[in-house]
Amino acid sequence: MPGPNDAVVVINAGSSSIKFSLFRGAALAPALKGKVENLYAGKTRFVAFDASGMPVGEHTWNDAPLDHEQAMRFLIDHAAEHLQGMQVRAVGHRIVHGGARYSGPQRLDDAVLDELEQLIPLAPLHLPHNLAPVRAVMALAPQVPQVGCFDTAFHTAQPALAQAFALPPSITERGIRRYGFHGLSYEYIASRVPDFAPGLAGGRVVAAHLGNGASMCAMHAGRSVASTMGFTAVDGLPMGTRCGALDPGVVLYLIDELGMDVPAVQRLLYQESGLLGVSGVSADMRTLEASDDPRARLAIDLLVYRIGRELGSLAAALGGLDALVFSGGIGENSVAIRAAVCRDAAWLGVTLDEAANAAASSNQISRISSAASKVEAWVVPANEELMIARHTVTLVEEA
Ligand SMILES: Nc1ncnc2c1ncn2[C@@H]1O[C@H](COP(=O)(O)OP(=O)(O)O)[C@@H](O)[C@H]1O
Ligand SMILES: CC(=O)OP(=O)(O)O
Ligand SMILES: [Mg+2]
Repeated sequence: MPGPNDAVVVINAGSSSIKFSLFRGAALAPALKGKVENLYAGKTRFVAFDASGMPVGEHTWNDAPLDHEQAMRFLIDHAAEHLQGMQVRAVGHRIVHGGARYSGPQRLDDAVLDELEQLIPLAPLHLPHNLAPVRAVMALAPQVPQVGCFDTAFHTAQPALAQAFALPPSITERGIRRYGFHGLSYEYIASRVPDFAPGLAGGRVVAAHLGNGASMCAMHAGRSVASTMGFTAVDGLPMGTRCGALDPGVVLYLIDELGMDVPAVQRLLYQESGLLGVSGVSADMRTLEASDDPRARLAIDLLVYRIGRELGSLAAALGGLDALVFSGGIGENSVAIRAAVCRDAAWLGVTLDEAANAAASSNQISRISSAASKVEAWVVPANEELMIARHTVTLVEEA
């Protein structure tokens, strides 16, 4: 059991941000939380908060944006100030793809990193950034154990049919199947359901993690049954800059008829599509909601429409629906998007409580459906970091 001065550091390196958290003692009490965002584009910004939510650090780079490596170096220096008197027992990392091999948290060493590097083509926006901080910490503090927690792991519980593509075995045997992502976020939600809605613990829940990357997951009794993301994190819903589900014939047409090469197609599908591509305005939902450009409206409408279609599909995979959960930056903060999704889900039995929806925020778990609603709707703030800290401590203690 960790002592009161033992700390677990969690690093969640995304495509355009690095989030970090520090948890203390056996209860994994949150001690420090921060992020560096807007890497590569615009003004890179750093913010950090203590356990009570008070700001303890803030910096904006006005000249040039930082890259992941510069951001990591800054964070290590910053965290060092807050680690006085504390013993870092372990560092836990969010690793987006575990491929066919990793179905649970994994102690990270050179050999595992070499293997994970082979998976970079499966998650080009994430994996290089997930792995680089592991090497950085290894060089700086080789004695500190590091643990990788995979976004794909939670979905390994899915039935074989949900993981299958209709492709011949010569292809699927090479690991080409549906994996699903945002598993740490869904696992955290599943872990909280019994506290906030005991009646739903054995039930059929669809959770929507709507952030920069966005997906939805059908869960039955807390286990993943199906998800909108597949082989890669570009499938499913439209996202900030990713297109989501696309007729594979489009890819062939782009290459064959429009003469695009593979890097150009990759850039289009991962970085130039989604909310940004459709609106031509921004990948950021706050900017789109504030814009009166009709293309910004179209991007929002398309996201809401696709969420509604996927909800129907996931409810079918579950054979019904008992609750809908919103999470991620958009899911926690956009009153209008939650309202539109719930309106479109009326046919499934969702009735919104407008006042509860307007009052919900990323500070707490709240119910936003009316008392009479057949299907409950909830907002559950994402906490992938706590999930990583729990897995990390468990694995290090087992060793
Ligand atoms: N108050 C808000 N209203 C609407 N959207 C918001 C709000 N706050 C954050 N968002 C949106 O959340 C998204 C980022 O989600 P987040 O989960 O933080 O991203 P990431 O996937 O990088 O972790 C952005 O589109 C951002 O505009
Ligand atoms: C898997 C994924 O899309 O992650 P993120 O939301 O961090 O982009
Ligand atoms: Mg996210």
